[in-house]
Amino acid sequence: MAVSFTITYKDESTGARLGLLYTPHGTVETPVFMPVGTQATVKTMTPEEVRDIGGRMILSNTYHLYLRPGHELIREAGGLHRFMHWDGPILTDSGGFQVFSLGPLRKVSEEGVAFRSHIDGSEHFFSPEKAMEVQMALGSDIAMAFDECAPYPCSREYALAATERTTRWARRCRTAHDREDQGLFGIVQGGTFKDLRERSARELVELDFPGYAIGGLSVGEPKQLMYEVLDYTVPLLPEEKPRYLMGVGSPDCLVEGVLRGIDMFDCVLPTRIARNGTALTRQGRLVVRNAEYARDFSPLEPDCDCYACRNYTRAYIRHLIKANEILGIRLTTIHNLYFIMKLMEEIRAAVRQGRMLQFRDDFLRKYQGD
Ligand SMILES: CC(C)(C)OC(=O)NCc1c[nH]c2nc(N)[nH]c(=O)c12
Repeated sequence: MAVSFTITYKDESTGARLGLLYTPHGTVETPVFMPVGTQATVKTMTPEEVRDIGGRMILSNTYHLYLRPGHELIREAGGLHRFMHWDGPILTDSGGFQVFSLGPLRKVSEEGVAFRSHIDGSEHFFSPEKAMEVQMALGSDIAMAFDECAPYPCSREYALAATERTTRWARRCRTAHDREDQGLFGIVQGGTFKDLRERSARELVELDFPGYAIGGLSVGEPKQLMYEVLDYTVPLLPEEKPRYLMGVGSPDCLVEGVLRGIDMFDCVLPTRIARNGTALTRQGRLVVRNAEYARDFSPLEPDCDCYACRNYTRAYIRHLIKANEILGIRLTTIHNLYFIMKLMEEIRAAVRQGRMLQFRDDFLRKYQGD
């Protein structure tokens, strides 16, 4: 088995659990947050810096790496781990979501998706088989099935068609995928329709994947609706296999997701908002580029012990951001990723000590933001 999972602790009062995810490039404690490295880099961070802030497993994107620099080039480089100098586990998303978020630039058929590159407008075609070929060339530890992520909101008809196609494509991925040292996860779709989520989960569980993602959430629906979908979808998945909530999420969603039995998360939030000078703190977001911080000589977050908070002030980081100095983005990125990794560490400790509900209440009382 390329990828396997062991539950090490189950919270009896919530769906939360602790686990160990075994991959060819190492073992990861779950619940785990994966920093996003879309184009084979966690933006502005060296792999050593990602590890220093607590990153152990990262996500990269099939769609982007296929378009540039190309999966064949990365295969020639010895695979994605060697190409980007990251020796920990890597999960690659299949591109399913990316080609659907290209909007008018794409045309869907049963065979796959024809789309134009967002880089140079060139025409391309992605099928489940192509998505497998690319991910096998990249050599990630976990590959994702090629799915159709329905937008929100969408009609039941649209969600039904997308969910049925997602299952047919999942079968084709299962057939096409034959790299022994790479796990393939199925992706449950179904929009916000309970019966479609049940059907998608049942059909994918029959295909016996080593892990299951819940896709099509955090696509603009209210958070309460996302939690409701999780409440009835997570129990449909095999308890002994990892559950990955794609594209999630903000600190409050991470806490709520763990409570509902999610083991893996990824989100661009901490790295993306860093690039426009917004820092995550326990009280919510702090827009350090705002004038109010011009003479604030305290750290981004007073009791944070990340490299940025130990050595720099809000005033200095604000100055760098305003002056378009690259170090400004690097420091906010270091802090934001550290904040999320520290939160995951505290969540795992709270689960272990059976006080996850108290942790949720305490954290959300202070955290005014998303
Ligand atoms: C809008 C954001 C990206 C925050 O969330 C989602 O879209 N959430 C859904 C999502 C994220 N990544 C995926 N990959 C794949 N294959 N399929 C998906 O449904 C998704």
